[in-house]
Amino acid sequence: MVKICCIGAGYVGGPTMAVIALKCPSIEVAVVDISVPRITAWNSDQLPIYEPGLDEVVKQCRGKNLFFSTDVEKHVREADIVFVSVNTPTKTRGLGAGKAADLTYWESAARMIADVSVSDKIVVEKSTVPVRTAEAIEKILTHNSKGIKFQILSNPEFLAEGTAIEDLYQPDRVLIGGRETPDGFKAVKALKDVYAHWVPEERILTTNLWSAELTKLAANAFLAQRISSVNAMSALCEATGANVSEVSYAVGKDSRIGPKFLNSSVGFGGSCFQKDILNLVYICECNGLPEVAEYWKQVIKINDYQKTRFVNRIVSSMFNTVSNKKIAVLGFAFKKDTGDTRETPAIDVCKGLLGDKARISIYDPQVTEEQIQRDLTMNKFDWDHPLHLQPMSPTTVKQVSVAWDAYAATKDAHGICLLTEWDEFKTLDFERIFENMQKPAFVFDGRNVVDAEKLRKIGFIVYSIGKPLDQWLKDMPALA
Ligand SMILES: NC(=O)C1=CN([C@@H]2O[C@H](COP(=O)(O)OP(=O)(O)OC[C@H]3O[C@@H](n4cnc5c(N)ncnc54)[C@H](O)[C@@H]3O)[C@@H](O)[C@H]2O)C=CC1
Ligand SMILES: O=C(O)[C@H]1O[C@H](OP(=O)(O)OP(=O)(O)OC[C@H]2O[C@@H](n3ccc(=O)[nH]c3=O)[C@H](O)[C@@H]2O)[C@H](O)[C@@H](O)[C@@H]1O
Repeated sequence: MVKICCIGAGYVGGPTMAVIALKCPSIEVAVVDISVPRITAWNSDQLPIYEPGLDEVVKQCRGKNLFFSTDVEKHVREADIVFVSVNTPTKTRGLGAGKAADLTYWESAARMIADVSVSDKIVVEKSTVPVRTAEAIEKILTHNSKGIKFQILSNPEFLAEGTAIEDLYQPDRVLIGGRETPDGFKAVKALKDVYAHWVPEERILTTNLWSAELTKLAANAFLAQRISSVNAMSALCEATGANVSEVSYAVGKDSRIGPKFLNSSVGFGGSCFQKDILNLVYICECNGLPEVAEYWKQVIKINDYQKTRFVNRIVSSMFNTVSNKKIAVLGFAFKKDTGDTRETPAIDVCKGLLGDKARISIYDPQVTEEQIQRDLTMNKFDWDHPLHLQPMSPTTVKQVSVAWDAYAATKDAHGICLLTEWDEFKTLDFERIFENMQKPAFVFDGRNVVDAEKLRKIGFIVYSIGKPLDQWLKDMPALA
């Protein structure tokens, strides 16, 4: 029986290994992690991450051919294929701070693999890493290996949170990069055989190692670039009376452009887009390509601009101050169908409002109060380290409260910010909400989820990203 071990039981390692176990009953899969609470949760009824469809997959396989364990060394030693899906955060200090990927966790995993191995292994880069990381990993493994042979493969993950199970069942592509040597080809084939249990052959692409590593960074940069492009247009739409939804729909009808990933928003969030683009920028700079670095930096600049613009719009329309006003924030996760808050635009928007002394009441169906308080007190990039290494958050932000539902959050509020596109926000009883709010009552829709015309009829002043502005908003222009 082939044995797979995955180091890192996070948003990628957990779902990916669960699907491999489900689709390959003949393979034994162990997911290991240094975080005891995470592994305990994976072995309980309350999984550590919320992902539609994940519970069923885990329930079907756990204890049969899917195991979650903190005994990292044992499972690595026994495995034929070791996936490494550990954190690769942005460096916070030293060379490349604020841009370069911090490979501390990857390096320590590689050293441990070399230490404990007693048989040849295929080591798979699942984490997103800088291009040519495999070369460094190879050096660590071979210098410490006592004659054991390792083949390194790059198999970057393309799943998106909220649709992870669907993405894993039917991936647009599975990319495997390996050394172009007989042993390298053999290793690529072994991994291809795993995916071939359920992925059609034409969707499994094989390349050299560097192409696979760079493709991952390129794909995320292209995706984020589309969002920044449409968000840049949203500002121009507001200035000119055009409607960003109409513009992006019509632009997307061009089959060369396509309709996906053109939703204007308060900004993209999530653990990867910003981190991976910063990493790409750093690699370009290190390779003497400042113009290319500058080009990609703009994607992040526009994303920051979009968040600032949103906050400024709120403050300026509410008579240029939100001091001591209650603002209800509906949605804190970085997108719907996940409880993940890493780099969520809600953090920057809330911090911006707090900077102007607002009182904030937050409701999100999947994010806990503890998480929200942590996010609002943590330093930039600290969130992306393993849980036990993250700073504790002894302080709480007093002006922030967390509500059980949207009605409680909006009671007596002066304004509402919609920051995540949860389906339940589309069917809220806005007449009831309006009655219980201070007047004039404002809605700032950062995701274009509400029917603005309907809300205006109720009496709200509505701001929707990239849409023609209410007279009220035109009279109170926001300075970006
Ligand atoms: N979250 C996502 O949707 C995607 C993430 N990625 C990439 O995958 C990688 C992992 O991301 P996530 O799963 O989101 O991170 P995560 O933070 O959810 O999980 C990483 C896990 O690795 C564990 N870990 C760290 N060092 C370890 C070690 N030495 N031994 C054992 N366990 C260790 C941590 O405790 C943590 O539970 C990152 O490189 C990320 O860029 C790629 C595609 C999608
Ligand atoms: O490397 C990664 O981590 C992953 O990053 C993204 O996945 P994810 O961040 O989970 O979610 P997305 O659906 O890409 O959304 C990212 C952010 O962009 C925003 N977004 C997305 C699409 C859009 O049209 N507009 C928009 O503002 C979302 O609301 C969210 O805040 C990619 O889609 C995955 O392919 C990739 O594997």
